[in-house]
Amino acid sequence: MSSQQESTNSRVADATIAAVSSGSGGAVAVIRISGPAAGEAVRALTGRLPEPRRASLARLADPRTGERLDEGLALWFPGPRSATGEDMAELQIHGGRATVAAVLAALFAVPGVRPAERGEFTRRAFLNGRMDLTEAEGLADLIAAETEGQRRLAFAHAFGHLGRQVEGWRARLIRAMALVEAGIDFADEDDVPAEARALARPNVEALLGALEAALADRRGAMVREGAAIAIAGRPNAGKSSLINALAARDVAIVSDEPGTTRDVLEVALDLGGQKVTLIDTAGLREAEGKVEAEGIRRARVRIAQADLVLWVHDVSTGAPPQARPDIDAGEGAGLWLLANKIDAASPGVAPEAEWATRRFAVSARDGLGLEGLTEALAVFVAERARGAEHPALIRERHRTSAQEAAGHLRAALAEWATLDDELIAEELRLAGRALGRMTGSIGVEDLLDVVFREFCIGK
Ligand SMILES: Nc1nc2c(ncn2[C@@H]2O[C@H](COP(=O)(O)OP(=O)(O)OP(=O)(O)O)[C@@H](O)[C@H]2O)c(=O)[nH]1
Ligand SMILES: [K+]
Ligand SMILES: [Mg+2]
Repeated sequence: MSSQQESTNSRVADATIAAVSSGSGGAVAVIRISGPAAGEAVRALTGRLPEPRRASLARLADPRTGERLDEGLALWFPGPRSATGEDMAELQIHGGRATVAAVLAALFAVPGVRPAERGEFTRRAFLNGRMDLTEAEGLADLIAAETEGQRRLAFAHAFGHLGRQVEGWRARLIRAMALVEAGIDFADEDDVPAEARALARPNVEALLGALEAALADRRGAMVREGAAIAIAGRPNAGKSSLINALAARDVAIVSDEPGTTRDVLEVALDLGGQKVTLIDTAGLREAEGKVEAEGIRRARVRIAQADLVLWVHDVSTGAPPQARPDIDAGEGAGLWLLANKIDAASPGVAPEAEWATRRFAVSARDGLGLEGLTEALAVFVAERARGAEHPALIRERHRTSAQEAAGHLRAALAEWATLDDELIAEELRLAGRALGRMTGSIGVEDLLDVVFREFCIGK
């Protein structure tokens, strides 16, 4: 077969994969093909192979019957200079479902071509060294991004922000390791080991500091997952009424019966380009039964994890807001007082409360004051998110690796003066492995299914 000479790069896979890469329902569909038979497949359907990296007009026919299927554009990207690192082709055809199905069926009839699995194009790009694992994850996030904040963060990751940071950390570690290992090599010369090790220490300390700072920075994770805003208060304060009003739909059951809400309810909103998750919780009091007690326990858990707690207080009862509410808001979380039901109270202002970082007077039922509240929430979240595009450990996977690496560095530093060079070097090596897992440059076979499962087919 003549295409064999042109098939350049198939280090990873014998199979050639094909799938629709454009979203469904468009006027134009893009079919991607990757693998050693990509060139042969294009030739089989269009009769020729276009010039590399140039769009050219193509008449598509079914190679089995000669029947004309469509007219479109064909692009040919010989490996390894392609998105996957393999021979790749793209067919841009009419987007009708029957046309797409017929072209795909014709492609799958070409020997060696089969349907792509979820994320398989990106997986091949990773395995061929075209991107690291954090970039692949960024790409998945970019495809899924719903708010402007998520888009910006995902973009930074997809183009190597975190990957470069991690490589910088590893480079620093390798320098430290080289120094310590120099000590091992010269172990019979008394002063060399001690000196080499002393030189390595500031590197290790600086790296540990950088890892700890990155772990403490939750902005990126907040932008990706959405800032958590918990609505808390006594039963009947109007929490569920508030979440319904802010979400502009009936998320939660409202009733005059105290203890209505038991489960934690969540609704995602886009506030000024940032994703937020509003969380309605059970009213806090001495529970009257097992179910309510469990609801209150869950409420407290979510309140403790929130970036901001809105404490809803019913001002229509005339009772002043208690001293600081008996909740454990998380460290650094905001705690705002919402004086609710001002429609039924006079004067309609929020009472003093020294524990509240901000105070608002609202009526969840009539919508009074909600516009100002929404604006303030958007500003709060935007301020919290500022700078989040900087290299950030946005996934639990990143945090686990960084924590593991930091643990080994701490272990080494704790006994820097007394441990054998070999043992210090071993701790540094383990720290390097943990960092390597973050970008996928070290032993990640077990991780790949988890990472690439997130993708759709065609990516
Ligand atoms: N007048 C007035 N009534 C309100 C307002 N907000 C809520 N209510 C009423 O207060 C009662 C309790 O409202 P909910 O929203 O169910 O209160 P909750 O805090 O979720 O209550 P639990 O889930 O039981 O803790 C209902 O009868 C609401 O109609 C308001 O702004 N003004
Ligand atoms: K209620
Ligand atoms: Mg409720």
